[in-house]
Amino acid sequence: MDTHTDVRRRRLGDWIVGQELGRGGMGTVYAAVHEESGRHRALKVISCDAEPSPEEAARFDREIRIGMSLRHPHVVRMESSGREGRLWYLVMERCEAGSLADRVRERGPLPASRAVPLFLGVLDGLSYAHTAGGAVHRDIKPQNLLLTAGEDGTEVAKIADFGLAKAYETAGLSGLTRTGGFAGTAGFVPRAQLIDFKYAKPYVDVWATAASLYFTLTGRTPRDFPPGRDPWLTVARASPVPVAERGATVPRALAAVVDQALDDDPARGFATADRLRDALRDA
Ligand SMILES: Nc1ncnc2c1ncn2[C@@H]1O[C@H](COP(=O)(O)OP(=O)(O)OP(=O)(O)O)[C@@H](O)[C@H]1O
Repeated sequence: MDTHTDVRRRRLGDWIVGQELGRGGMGTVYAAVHEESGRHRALKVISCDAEPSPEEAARFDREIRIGMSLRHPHVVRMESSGREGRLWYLVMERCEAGSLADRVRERGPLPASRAVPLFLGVLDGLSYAHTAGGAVHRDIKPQNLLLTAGEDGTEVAKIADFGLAKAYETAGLSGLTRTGGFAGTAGFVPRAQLIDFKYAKPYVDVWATAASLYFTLTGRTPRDFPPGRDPWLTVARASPVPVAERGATVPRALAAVVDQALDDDPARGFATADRLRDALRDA
């Protein structure tokens, strides 16, 4: 069944569903307007091919509540969630300028002068979520870093989908199908997380943020993924390529920080978002 056409024909709760903003591994994101108040938001509609059991639904709701409790200028605000039969939706702040992945794909890599300020903000949001919120994201990647106008009008990046990776896993939804496969994710997974998928220390998010910065500066993932080879084998065996070898002009001190953050040994990388943020600021 095509969730896309199904959603376009209907409202979801109090929301009038508009244009598609993008598709990810678990579903599709639409622009939406609240019927009564007229407020604009993004609706993430998750594809489920069977109606979840009450237990599954309760587990999922419990996990996403953690994401909903987060309030920070660099974390995409998750407002509420709803369900109509087998259609689940999450109501989020809408980020007008789309994802960092789309930006790099459309306009090419960003210079360090533009990328670093964006990532200082992301690391602020990450530090807040790790410390105040006690939440590890586990799926940071350029597709989950969304661009929008900040409080002073300059463009900022915000982290989307906090709590969702855990919610998918904990709920164990039997009817949940990954529509887009894992393509594009392996490039942002640290080896420590591959070896133990329950390894959920802040380092995992810090590594993935550094990999997203690497992608933003170079248009490439830190590891090369040879076609035809299992990408997870590549994560297990191949080391990240030093950023200076990618041909982009990255200042030497910044390159050293990015390479250190991408060390496969958690003991040599950056254990916390604050430490990487301070090192980037000093580079
Ligand atoms: N809050 C939002 N505001 C504006 N656009 C959004 C928003 N959330 C997502 N999008 C757009 O929709 C695309 C798909 O989002 P989605 O979160 O489903 O993708 P994903 O992170 O790749 O998927 P997944 O994490 O499920 O594998 C994003 O890359 C972005 O372009």
